[in-house]
Amino acid sequence: MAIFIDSSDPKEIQELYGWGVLSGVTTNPLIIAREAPDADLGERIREVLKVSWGDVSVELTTETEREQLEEALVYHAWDRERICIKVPMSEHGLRVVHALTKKGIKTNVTCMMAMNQAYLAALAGATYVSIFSGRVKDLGYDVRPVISSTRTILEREGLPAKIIVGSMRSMFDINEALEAGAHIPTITPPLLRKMVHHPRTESTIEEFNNAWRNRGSKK
Ligand SMILES: O=C(CO)[C@@H](O)[C@H](O)[C@H](O)[C@H](O)COP(=O)(O)O
Repeated sequence: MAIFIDSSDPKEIQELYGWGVLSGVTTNPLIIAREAPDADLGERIREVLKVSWGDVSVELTTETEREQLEEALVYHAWDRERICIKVPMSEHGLRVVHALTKKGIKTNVTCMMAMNQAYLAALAGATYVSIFSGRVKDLGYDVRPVISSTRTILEREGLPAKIIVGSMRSMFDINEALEAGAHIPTITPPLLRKMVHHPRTESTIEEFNNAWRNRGSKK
């Protein structure tokens, strides 16, 4: 079990890595465009690498197989151990995953909504298969069977791919993904912060601290 952070913000990543609960980072073009529209991708990811440990997923932005392979090699050179190439699921995307796997380069196949897609990605050699909880639910489907059947088939076939569940929008989504068999929920900074808090925890701590501060005052 592990938790990844779904962000490209070096400041947030450094702060939240300090909790000791994170072991990887996932980004995508939408996240980076929102968080830092003017950033240079290479500089941003190098900053992220400095303040984190574990795999850092960087998604391909080009569209043809040849362009994607070239782009992947550029990202891989930023850190040969830790950069994981995020490949959007497609027919040629599978060829890209297969080619990168043969070179020993880690991949994360992304934008997947169904078990059949995740199974193909795992067979092609993906290190991670990413299922999008919120977007499956937007379509009116239950994401739990997608996650649990993917976990079952990966285990039955002895495929080493790990299931990342992204597109998390609530605490409920996280709990549901973990219970259904996700290896790794990838969580945005605001949602990760919400996991810490509970009103009853906070009122209990306040009660204990008040009792300690006021001890002896009734004598
Ligand atoms: O695919 C992965 C993890 O591998 C994630 O980074 C994924 O791209 C994000 O969770 C996306 O933000 C999902 O889309 P959205 O519904 O949150 O817009």
